[in-house]
Amino acid sequence: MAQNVKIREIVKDKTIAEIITNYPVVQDFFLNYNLQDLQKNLTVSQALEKILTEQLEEFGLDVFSLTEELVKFMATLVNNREEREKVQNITIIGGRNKQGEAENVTLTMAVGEVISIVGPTGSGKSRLLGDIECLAQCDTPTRRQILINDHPLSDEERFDMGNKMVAQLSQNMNFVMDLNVAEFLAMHAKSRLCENSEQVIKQCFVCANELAGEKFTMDTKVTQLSGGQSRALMIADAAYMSSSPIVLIDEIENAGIDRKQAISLLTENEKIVLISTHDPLLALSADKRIVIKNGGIHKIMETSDEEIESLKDIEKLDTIMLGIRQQLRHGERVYPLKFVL
Ligand SMILES: Nc1ncnc2c1ncn2[C@@H]1O[C@H](COP(=O)(O)OP(=O)(O)OP(=O)(O)O)[C@@H](O)[C@H]1O
Repeated sequence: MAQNVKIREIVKDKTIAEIITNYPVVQDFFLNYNLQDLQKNLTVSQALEKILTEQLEEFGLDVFSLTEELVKFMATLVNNREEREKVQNITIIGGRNKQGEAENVTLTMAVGEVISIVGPTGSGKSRLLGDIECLAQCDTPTRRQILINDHPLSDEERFDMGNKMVAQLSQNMNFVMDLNVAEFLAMHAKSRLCENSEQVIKQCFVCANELAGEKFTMDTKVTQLSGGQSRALMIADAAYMSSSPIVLIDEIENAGIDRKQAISLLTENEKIVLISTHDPLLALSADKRIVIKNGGIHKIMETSDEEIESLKDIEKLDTIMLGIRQQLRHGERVYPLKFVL
């Protein structure tokens, strides 16, 4: 209620331009009522005084009721943005594997943690990500249950589209809209009510370009981005724009992007990151790894000090492999490995 009083004051005192700067979707509110031409340097009531009463009557409204509608609209936005309890941790309560045997595990992951999911092809890694994405409540084939901050979730919380807890970056991302990168980021910034949207858009763009091998521009159409570039853009988007505290990544290794930088970017931005992977570098860069076998969580392993030590050598091998990939890509000959090692 205190929130509504604050919003009523904003609507009363601020100019429309000021309101739109802080709440860009308010433009859509006015557009819905054909009021996109209101004078933006006036307050809402001053601007509404200047229009014909018939223009509002068309929608069964007068100045007072339209102002109330605007207050209600903004209150819903702000409540969605601010009221959600901050996610501190997520817990997987084991269900059953493909044979119906109990998993007997409970795993809690905290903000800033990276967990990799490993296992043979077809073992059920994506299924586990799917269970987390839908915040399963014993109602998927695995019968797992996901808790947030130690609590199960109501259907309303699970399916709240405006306030998604989980962002999933899947293996095959296809953009369906023919926007350019600038328009795409602006649309996301607007729908997610980002403050300082111009700055965030720029940050996302610069970061996505750092992550991607091949550079792209703000004018590049999103449908023309390569797999790696799209993945880089979505990772930057998840880190800087999305309010979803949990990020799921299904196989990042083939995307040709800077994997280590991508992961640290997400953890710096207070996310819980789960990555399904066949890549040793990624698997061992995580704090823990979940080993999946036959559709069930078979083991949970902490990355040991020895493994962390081995990472340096694995990184060297990875750089060699990257070099060979680049040679192939650029039509060069690959020389015998004895010259590289
Ligand atoms: N516990 C389970 N109970 C029933 N079905 C399961 C279970 N776990 C996984 N499955 C099913 O097994 C199939 C393969 O699982 P999934 O696609 O998750 O494998 P994956 O490890 O991600 O494979 P890849 O490495 O090839 O991407 C899917 O149809 C999935 O729904």
